[in-house]
Amino acid sequence: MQQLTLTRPDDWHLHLRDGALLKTTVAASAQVFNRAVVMPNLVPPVTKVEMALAYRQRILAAIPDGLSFQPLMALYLTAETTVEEIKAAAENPHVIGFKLYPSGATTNSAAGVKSVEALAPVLEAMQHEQVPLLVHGEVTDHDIDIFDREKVFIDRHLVPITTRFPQLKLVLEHITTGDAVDFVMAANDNVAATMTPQHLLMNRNDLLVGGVRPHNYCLPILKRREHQQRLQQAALSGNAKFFLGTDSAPHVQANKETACGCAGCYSAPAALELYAEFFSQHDALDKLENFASVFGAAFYGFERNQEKVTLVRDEWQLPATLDTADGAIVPYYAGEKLQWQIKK
Ligand SMILES: NC(=O)N[C@@H](CC(=O)O)C(=O)O
Ligand SMILES: [Zn+2]
Ligand SMILES: [Zn+2]
Repeated sequence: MQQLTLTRPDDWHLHLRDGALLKTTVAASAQVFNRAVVMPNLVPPVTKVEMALAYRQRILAAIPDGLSFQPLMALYLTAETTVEEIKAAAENPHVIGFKLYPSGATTNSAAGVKSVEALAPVLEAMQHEQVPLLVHGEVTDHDIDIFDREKVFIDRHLVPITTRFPQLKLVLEHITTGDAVDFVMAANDNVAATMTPQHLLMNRNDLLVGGVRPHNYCLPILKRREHQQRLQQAALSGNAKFFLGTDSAPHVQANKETACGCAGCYSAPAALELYAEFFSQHDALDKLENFASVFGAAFYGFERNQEKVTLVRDEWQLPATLDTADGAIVPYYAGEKLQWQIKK
């Protein structure tokens, strides 16, 4: 196969950041994706509908001429989130759901939740109003090893939440373990998961062997190969509960290549091509369209996009760095070759 035409995809987990960087990040995603779930971990976090609508306007203003792009705003769930805010979110077509960050789990999560149990009234309201809960699924206890944090979060919090609120729509974001695959498959159809390019293409050897690779550092951290293979099998199986969410999360080069580097891979400049690389490596390019363009929309109750995109088999190399208003950013897979590119 030399060419593949598919329904225009959507990105169900994306960090666009804010300010002058939006010009870069919005252009990169709008080039390919029609819709994107925009994560709220700004400083300060996007906790209210009105904040999300103002942020949405800044994103819309950054869309390049001639491109269409629909940001679907996620609100940041905190201990202060009220049932009234859940209702306001439910009524607003631009708000897609609430994002649960355990406090301290990842970039800009200081405002996150310290007690998941205390959220019960809010989760009850979300279930009732049919507002999805998007989850960064890691515990942050110092006594839990970083490689076990996803599994412990599932056992401690997600199993109880999905048992108590079976009608709550829940997306376990950027899954990294076989435990997450098992949890999602065993749960009912209200539970789904997003998968990033880096967790499908890489394992922790790609982070740590032969020198530390800060540009492959993201959270949840890359796991051992056996977990990567469980993720790969889930994506390749064609199970509709597993779909595309890049978790593209830019940090400037200076904040990645430093003594205490930030977590996040900026995959947006080659997002669809990276997933194509994964499916192509497994002789399964026929599975790309459902994963990228069909399953996520169906889970969230959206129509499938009308437009198409075409990938052509034509090797190209990612640049080493990208110039942005905030400074140089090293894209995920910088300097590496990809076999597929988008037909202009
Ligand atoms: N994935 C990451 O490593 N980083 C994300 C936050 C997140 O999604 O956890 C970021 O905003 O930088
Ligand atoms: Zn996260
Ligand atoms: Zn993220």
